[in-house]
Amino acid sequence: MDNIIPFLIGHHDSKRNAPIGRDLILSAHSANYDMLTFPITTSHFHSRVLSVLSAAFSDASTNLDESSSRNAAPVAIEPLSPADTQLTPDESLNSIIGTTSSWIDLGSTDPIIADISRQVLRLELAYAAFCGVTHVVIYGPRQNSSCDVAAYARAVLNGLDQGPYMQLYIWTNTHSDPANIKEQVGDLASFARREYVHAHPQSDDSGGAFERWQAWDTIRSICSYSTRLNLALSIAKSLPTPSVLSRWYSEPVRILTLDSSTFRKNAKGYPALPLEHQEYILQLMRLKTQPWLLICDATTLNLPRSQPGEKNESNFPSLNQAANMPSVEGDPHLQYVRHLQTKRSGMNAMDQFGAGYQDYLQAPLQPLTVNLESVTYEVFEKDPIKYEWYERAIARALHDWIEQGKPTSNPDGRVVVAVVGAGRGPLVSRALKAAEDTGIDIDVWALEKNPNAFVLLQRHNETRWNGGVSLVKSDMRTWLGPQTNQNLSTIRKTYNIDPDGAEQAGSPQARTNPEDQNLSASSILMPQNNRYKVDILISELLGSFADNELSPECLDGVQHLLNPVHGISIPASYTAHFAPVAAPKLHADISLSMVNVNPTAAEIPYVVMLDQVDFLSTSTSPSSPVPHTAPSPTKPKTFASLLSKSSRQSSASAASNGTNKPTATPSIPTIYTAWSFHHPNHSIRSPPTANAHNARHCKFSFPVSNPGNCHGLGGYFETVLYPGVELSTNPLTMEEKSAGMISWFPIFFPLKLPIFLPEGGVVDVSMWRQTDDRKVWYEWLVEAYVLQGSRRIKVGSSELHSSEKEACLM
Ligand SMILES: C[S@@+](CC[C@H](N)C(=O)[O-])C[C@H]1O[C@@H](n2cnc3c(N)ncnc32)[C@H](O)[C@@H]1O
Repeated sequence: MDNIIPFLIGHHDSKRNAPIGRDLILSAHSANYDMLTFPITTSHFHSRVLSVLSAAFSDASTNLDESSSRNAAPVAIEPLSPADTQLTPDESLNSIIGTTSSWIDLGSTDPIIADISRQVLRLELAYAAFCGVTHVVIYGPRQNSSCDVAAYARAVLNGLDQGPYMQLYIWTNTHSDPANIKEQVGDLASFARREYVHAHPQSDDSGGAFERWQAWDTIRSICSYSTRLNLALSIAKSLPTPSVLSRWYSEPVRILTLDSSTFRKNAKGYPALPLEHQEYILQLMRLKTQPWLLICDATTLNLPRSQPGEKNESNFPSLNQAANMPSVEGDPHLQYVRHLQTKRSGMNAMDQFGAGYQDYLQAPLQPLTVNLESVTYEVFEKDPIKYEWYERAIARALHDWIEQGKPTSNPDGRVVVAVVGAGRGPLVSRALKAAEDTGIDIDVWALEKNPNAFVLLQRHNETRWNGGVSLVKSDMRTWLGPQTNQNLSTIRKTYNIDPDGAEQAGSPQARTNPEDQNLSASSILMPQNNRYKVDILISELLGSFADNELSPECLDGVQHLLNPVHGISIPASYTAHFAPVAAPKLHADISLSMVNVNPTAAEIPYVVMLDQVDFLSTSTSPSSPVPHTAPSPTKPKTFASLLSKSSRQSSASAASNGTNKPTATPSIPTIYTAWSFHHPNHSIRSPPTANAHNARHCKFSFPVSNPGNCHGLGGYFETVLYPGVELSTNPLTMEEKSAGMISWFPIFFPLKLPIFLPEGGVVDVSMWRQTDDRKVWYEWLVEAYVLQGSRRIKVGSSELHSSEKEACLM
């Protein structure tokens, strides 16, 4: 069942002059609004500030000299008086969002204007906090090249101190557009003295389409990613490019504002939104913290007409008042937005599975050193795809084994199948099912080191598998292999082989002559203590970055039990993939809270359902990746999943992996393959005495077309279970290879400090898989460059991050 939260919609009137109080709030509620905005101060206050300003500017005795006025407040605004504000501490304030004055200019380059603006902001926020207003919208920095965004941000930082429980919302447009600039009477900006305007020219609007985002980035960086600093994002008539929308998606958008001018008239003359606006809004409304919506300047709220002498202190209107309330049918804009919420699509398997887990950082599992609980296995087993694909891979391997006439390791002719790390046994059931479906006899072994899971395996063997499975409680690396009570040399050896069939080229032990097969069997099998080899070794030891749960180390330790000529490992191989990402929420979670508990929190890879994340290296068409060193990058076979905007399934799966692309021409993320592992690995001695062969290193250059902050790396994996049967969490291939798979969330390698990536530059990412033969850990480094012709100029670098202190023990 979908758990759909209704939209919470507020009323904003930039010229609101009705008195705040129960009547206004009742009026908003009866008009079907959930909340409303209210200016913290009155027009009286505005007039008072303007008079103080004009008096100062006209009074020659006031020292307004820049050098002295920079640090002082030569023009003082007196504290608020009752005429300056209508707010009074009251329960009804729960339903209001305070708004600070739109006529101040915190980023003014005129020091007097900036200083007065700061004073106004401080007075307003302090009084709102005193009254108990917990949500306050602050108008964003001015959209002009002379705006001093750093000064604006500094004022907001002070503002955060005014109310420790207050959430602030910076109200900004998605992109710079002259159409979004509104003139207003008494704007302090218009009083800025000429000599100061353009005194600090900005670098030619360098943010381009990202200019508004860059201003926001400056503000929240100066405010140290405060979790009390949010965005009120205005959705204007013209939407910016998909890459700009995608960037805003990754930010803490808690309020969406829709001006009446954003609506167009539909065929019947009612206000409606264009399709792309609808899609973007619906995308944002699926965020874990669903934003509130504000409908701006669409209608004026009518107050109930009280009868003379009528007074009602209760929370409900009197009958008379109710009769005079504006009709709920009232605002067609509101009706439209309420209707929009019915257009939300339902949740797919991944949405349902991951609900509540979006951007929630979890320590990766370490099933090798920690014994998993039943409930964890239960979660794995809910995957509708993974086990199905394993069954398919096992069936194909069995089929091929017989078809290719390979001798079996059990001399009785059954193909020896071992599930190592069997957990509660789902892969054992799948192996039995594959054998039944292909009609091939198998000798099944299930090995598990978790003693608790082993109890269940024993129970399943009795109740589900008719005692047909041989169970072993052991670490796979110390297992001696399948064993029989019978003397191997007395067993009549039969082989699933067509005597006339061709043998595999290059298999010296494979013979067509049954006698030869007996010989080869004994030479391959080397039976000791009646032990024999495994033909098909099945495991699922993969983590979100493929090898991070030490699958290579475990399989290396057991592969000596595999039939050395024909033995098959399912999976046959796996690869790790990664991309630099902007993830401000994850950065804030780690740097503001998790490091307080664990000082190494910023150097640990996390498993996380990436949602509010933006890929920093993208292109609109499949680009040729630029590997820095040898390993080959991912070559996606299809981009259908990323290009399909109509498929609910694809957008949801993409969302879970941080690939939300809100509009028609999505950007395709650049995701490179870090490294790969193959099993069995014939180049090692098994069991190995050292682990150096499982160390890896790679370095890639990712082109960056838009400015952004890199907060870390998103990591994924792909695996070939058996040729033609693959699983993938890589956003570029997941739809094609294993659509609907839910078992693995991506991994996130954080950076302690964000690295700013200028547009048109490149970011080099180096990664290492390190080992000292006792443990395995990762290291990562990010370096940013701008390009000048063929020269690369370094503009930023992270320190070398290492998870050695939280390494995985082998
Ligand atoms: C990710 S779980 C998979 C369980 C099950 N095969 C499934 O697909 O639901 C990995 C299992 O391997 C087991 N395991 C990990 N390393 C092992 C080792 N070295 N020897 C034996 N079992 C191991 C863990 O205890 C765990 O039960």
